[in-house]
Amino acid sequence: MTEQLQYQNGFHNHFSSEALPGALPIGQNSPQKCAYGLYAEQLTGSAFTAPRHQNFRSWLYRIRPSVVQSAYQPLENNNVHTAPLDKPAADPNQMRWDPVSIPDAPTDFIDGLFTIAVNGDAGTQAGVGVHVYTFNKDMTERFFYNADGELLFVPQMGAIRLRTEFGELEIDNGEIAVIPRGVKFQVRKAQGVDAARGYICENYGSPLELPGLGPIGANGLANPRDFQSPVAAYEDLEGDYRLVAKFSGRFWETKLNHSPLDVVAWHGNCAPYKYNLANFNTINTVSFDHPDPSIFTVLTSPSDTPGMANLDFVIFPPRWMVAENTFRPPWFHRNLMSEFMGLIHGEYDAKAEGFTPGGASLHNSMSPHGPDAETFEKASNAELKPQFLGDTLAFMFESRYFFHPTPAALDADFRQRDYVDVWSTLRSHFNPNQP
Ligand SMILES: O=C(O)Cc1cc(O)ccc1O
Ligand SMILES: [Fe+2]
Repeated sequence: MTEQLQYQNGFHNHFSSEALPGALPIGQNSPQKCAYGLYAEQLTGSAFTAPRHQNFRSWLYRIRPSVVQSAYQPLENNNVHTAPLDKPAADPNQMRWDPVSIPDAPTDFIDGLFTIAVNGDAGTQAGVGVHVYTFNKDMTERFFYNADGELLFVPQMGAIRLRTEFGELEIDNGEIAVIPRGVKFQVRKAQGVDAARGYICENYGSPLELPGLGPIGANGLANPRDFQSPVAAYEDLEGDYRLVAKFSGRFWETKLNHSPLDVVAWHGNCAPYKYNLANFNTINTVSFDHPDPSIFTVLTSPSDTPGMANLDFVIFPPRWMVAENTFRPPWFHRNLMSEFMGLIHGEYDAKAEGFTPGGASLHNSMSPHGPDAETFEKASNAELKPQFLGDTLAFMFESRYFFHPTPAALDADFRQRDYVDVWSTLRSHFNPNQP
């Protein structure tokens, strides 16, 4: 990394940023004439009338307004799916995948997207799409925006640079970023990176927010001050560019005669942000038993039913394990909520083998899962001294809606068809004469 990017700190703060002095109007949003001959344009991330704490909008001061574009044409993309279009059946089988391989041919971020599972309905703004991305080519002449939802990036391999209308962010393994619905951007490899891979959760529902802390108090888990939004940065480029839109599950493309990253100044609370998961203040038991993983929630997208998230983004970070007289890894369980998991680095404490960084697992509602046989055996007999679980960072996209794996994910050669066998050797230890 050569140049150090600057950020503004805070979660959903009302930020102000200008790349040229005086570009941002003072005291109003839409002056008769904007400084430097800029156009004012508002981008909303919520309905105008959303309650104040869920009301998101930003004002962009740009060289050309976004309306300067030609007609959209459909763009073929067979690897990306959105519910309910093409929605395949959900099934109760536990599923697991190896990491998807990096393509040999030059592939950019858009072409390297591959949907694993979808749920809900983008058109009614409920549910999520779960994708993996792999790419080895920078986006240069094309740009992207997603009308179907905000995009949560979870890089697993290779730092990436997100060049957005609001400025630039860089994220590496162990960091995440969120790009709000509609924001135009490009994805490139960070300097020195040959290829990148990671996970994306496309959130059709209400924008991700910090979870309430309840009795934890005013501090803890992901603290607002550790979230970072970019500072304004613009390019004034004319040429043959294309803007790809994901709209209602399909891809569309329009021609642009300029780069849309031409925002000289902006202010507002609807903006991309990044977060380093190492800043997560992990709270866990210091007595006995394993708390429910909701204690590890980083961000949540609530649904209309209190307590039942459209999406919870949960991590399993490095931590001390000190629980006494306790089976310490995740217990066996059947949950109402459906769980997609990925591994960012290291090992996950419930799985001795087979769940590797870049891989994924899916346990739908009520599908039983938990420690594999080897983990169960080891953890049942382990000496319970304090143990630091250092090299581990797994995450879960948890949703109230059943996940529907795509046909391509079901048929993929990297799907582990024998996954269910990780539990097949668990045998009965029952002895009615031995309490
Ligand atoms: O399935 C998993 O590994 C995630 C998970 C972890 C845990 O500690 C408790 C419940 C749960 O779903
Ligand atoms: Fe689980």
